[in-house]
Amino acid sequence: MSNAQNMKEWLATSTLSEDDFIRNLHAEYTGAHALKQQITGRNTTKLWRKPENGTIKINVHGAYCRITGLGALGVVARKVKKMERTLLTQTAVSAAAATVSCHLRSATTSTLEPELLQSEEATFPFTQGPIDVSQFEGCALNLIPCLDPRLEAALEKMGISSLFPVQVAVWQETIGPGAFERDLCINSPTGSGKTLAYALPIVQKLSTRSVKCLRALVVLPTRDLALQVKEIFAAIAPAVGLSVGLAVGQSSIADEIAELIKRPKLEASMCYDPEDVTFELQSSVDILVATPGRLMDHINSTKGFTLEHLCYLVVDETDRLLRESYQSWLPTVLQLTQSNDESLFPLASLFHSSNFGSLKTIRRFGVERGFKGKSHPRLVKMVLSATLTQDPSKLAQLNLHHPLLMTTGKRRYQLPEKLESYKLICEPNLRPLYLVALLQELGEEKCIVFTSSTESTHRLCTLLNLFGDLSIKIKEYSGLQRQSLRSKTLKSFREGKVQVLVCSDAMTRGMDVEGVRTVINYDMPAYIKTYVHRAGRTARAGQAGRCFTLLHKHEVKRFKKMLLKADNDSVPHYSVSSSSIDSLHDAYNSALGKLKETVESEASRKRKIGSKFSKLSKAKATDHQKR
Ligand SMILES: Nc1ncnc2c1ncn2[C@@H]1O[C@H](COP(=O)(O)OP(=O)(O)OP(=O)(O)O)[C@@H](O)[C@H]1O
Repeated sequence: MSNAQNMKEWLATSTLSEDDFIRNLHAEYTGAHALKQQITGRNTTKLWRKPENGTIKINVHGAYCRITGLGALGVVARKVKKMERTLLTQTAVSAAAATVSCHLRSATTSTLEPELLQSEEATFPFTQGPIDVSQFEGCALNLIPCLDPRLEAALEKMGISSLFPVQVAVWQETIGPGAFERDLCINSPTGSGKTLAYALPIVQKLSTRSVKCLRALVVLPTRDLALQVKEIFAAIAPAVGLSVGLAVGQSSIADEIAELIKRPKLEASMCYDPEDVTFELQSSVDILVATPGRLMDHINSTKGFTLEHLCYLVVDETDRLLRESYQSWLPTVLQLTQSNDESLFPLASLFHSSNFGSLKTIRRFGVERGFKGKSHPRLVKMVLSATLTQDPSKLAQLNLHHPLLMTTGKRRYQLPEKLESYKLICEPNLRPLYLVALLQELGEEKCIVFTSSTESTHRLCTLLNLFGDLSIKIKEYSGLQRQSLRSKTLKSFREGKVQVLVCSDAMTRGMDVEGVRTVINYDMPAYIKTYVHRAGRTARAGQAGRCFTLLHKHEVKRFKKMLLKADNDSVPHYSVSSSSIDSLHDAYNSALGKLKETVESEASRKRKIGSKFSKLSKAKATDHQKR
């Protein structure tokens, strides 16, 4: 069976008719065509033809297949000039293939030829023409083209004198010749400077805005991370008159609303009624950094909160955020930011948005996203991670427009250049001893210890603190704790008042703490992705760092195999002297005894609280029945 037949079969199983599919490709072509017309100023409508029988090559999962009924597109493509042809083929094919490949997963794949199924890891078409960030070099601020002098001064104030390679590469695709024409998928190692890579171009671009409204939204998975990113924006945005807001639920929602929404100025005798629609509420911020949960709270219930003027959407730690649906935050945001101005693009109404959202985004060069009644060009998206997923079905959720992959080297998993990885082999029951011996060697140095769960984080931290005179301040940092406690701990760690953080994985992605030279995996991570994010808390911004992993001898083979995925084929042994282990035995045994008591007393405290709570609920229920 030919690929064309396969595709026809797929179309038969999908909700999309062949005509609609062709129309979508056509519309994409119209977008490219309109763009060319704007750039060249020439009218080339005569090249526009309705599709006839023929074929077009579509890349699905890295393999090519042909679809019939689209020949005219090929004819048109051959006739137009080179730039336009590139736009047509890249835009139409990549966008179509993104969606097609996604649908293929749910279609009856048994009818597909083996070549369509052979690639083990599904590839997105953009992976075939990625930009290799390692080809770029850092660049002094005064040599960055078009950089606003006010931003240059703000960066210098932060102690930044040059841009890192990923920042230069992104600058080129945004403020430079790339001109924000494509959505960017940035996969660059931990600590390589991704935050500034997106913050700087967005701030520069918004610096010419005349009316304040919410134009850029950055979504992050945790509050501490959102706070960290907000601080980067807050260090540069005010220099060009922009304000930055935070929506993370750290304070009460009322306080947050007061920060985000500007209330009207009233005459002395008037009073503000939030239900009164005659008052126009406005955003107090141009840029909002948010976690999905609190973002949804504002979308659902904050008067005056709107995404209708949004120009930029950044999804940081994309793979983590896509894994969690958080009240469907992503579809909601995408729906609220969709262009519905049909006068500009009459074909827009022909789309099935759920199936071909990525084809729907048609660009207009140089037009700013505007206000009601004016044009609404597409929303620019930037998605980032140190371990960015390249699974088409996952990325398709983001409705990316002509996505461009920017990556470092060929591998998805990259470790920082100056990271040294070591393995430390010991018996499982002696791990605490080896850990303590290692911590003693590090002295006052800042260090992060990772365990595999919140429970073991708590137990290990408790045990370490029962170890007698370690003369190191050790604190727990995990998802089990209240946010206020976590933030306090992180602050002390940043200030150097705490030297060791014992962490669970969930909270540490993206965490940037200066001076962390060592990371210790107390439990071996199960996946290379986890190793990358844990180890990435050190060796940041070009600095050196070490990552130790405590292993049982049976784990060594699996560990080596895992690190090979990040191109690391030699992990040297690290040994601690047996005399220091011996000297710790007594303290360890005594700490273990105390740990048992502590755990028991904590459990009984929890039971007491639990029974008090259940008595209270019972009393309430009886009261309710009596009434
Ligand atoms: N151009 C620069 N010059 C000097 N330092 C920089 C520069 N850009 C970023 N940094 C610093 O590098 C560190 C890492 O940056 P950032 O947190 O953005 O990395 P990242 O790539 O997002 O890492 P992760 O994947 O772990 O989130 C930060 O401390 C930041 O202040």
